[in-house]
Amino acid sequence: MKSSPLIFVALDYPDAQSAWPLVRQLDPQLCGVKVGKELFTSAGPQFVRELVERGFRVFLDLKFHDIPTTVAKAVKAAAELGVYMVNVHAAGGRRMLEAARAALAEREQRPLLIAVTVLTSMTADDLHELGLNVTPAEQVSRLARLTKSAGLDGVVCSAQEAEMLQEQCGNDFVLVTPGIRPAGSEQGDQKRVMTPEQAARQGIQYLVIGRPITQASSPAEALQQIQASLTA
Ligand SMILES: O=C(O)c1cc(=O)[nH]c(=O)n1[C@@H]1O[C@H](COP(=O)(O)O)[C@@H](O)[C@H]1O
Repeated sequence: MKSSPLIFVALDYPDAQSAWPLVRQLDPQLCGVKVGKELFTSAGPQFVRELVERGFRVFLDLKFHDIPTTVAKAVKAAAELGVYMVNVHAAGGRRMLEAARAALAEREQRPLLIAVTVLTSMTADDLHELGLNVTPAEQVSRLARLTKSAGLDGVVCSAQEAEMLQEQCGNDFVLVTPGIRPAGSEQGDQKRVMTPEQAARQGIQYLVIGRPITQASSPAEALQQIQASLTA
């Protein structure tokens, strides 16, 4: 039987004050937390340090995408915060990915280094508009193979692409999947979605879930329900 994935709760709140009520109800042994662009821009590295001090596995989701030197330094700064996982955009290309990997190489304890393939909010039409005449799955596959050959730990993709990537990149390659939507919940801007139960059956290591938890009337209960559904 495949082991249950770890859920990273996306703390997509405007500031630390709004995030704390949920964080205080979470058990760091039972879930991770994701700090993205909105919260990091307002609450900064100190908030991340506090989460790490409380024992949380923190996914610092800043999706670095820049010239190799800049991304390498940004990834190193993230590692110094003690985060569990950090991400970059695979579209930054091989040299950028390798520079990010090299920046962590000497560290005894380093975060998982993950590359975003095709955002889960994107469709084939979005890719075509960018001049990419491929399906999201084809582009995810291409970027995941690049990421693996550059020595990174894994990718962010949609759960819909998990089976394909496990075949192409092996089961040790880490898959992180946002776009998770419990049956009946609002899809919002996500396009390539899957329910948590289906995603768990794929053997994905990490699920990222935001609004279905944070917008629920009781976020902590919503998380518990999802977790219970994964082991049912
Ligand atoms: O890297 C990410 O975390 C990410 C990549 C991606 O392709 N799609 C995606 O939704 N995310 C993040 O995952 C979270 C999903 O949140 P919800 O759509 O509210 O569940 C957001 O914080 C996004 O920034």
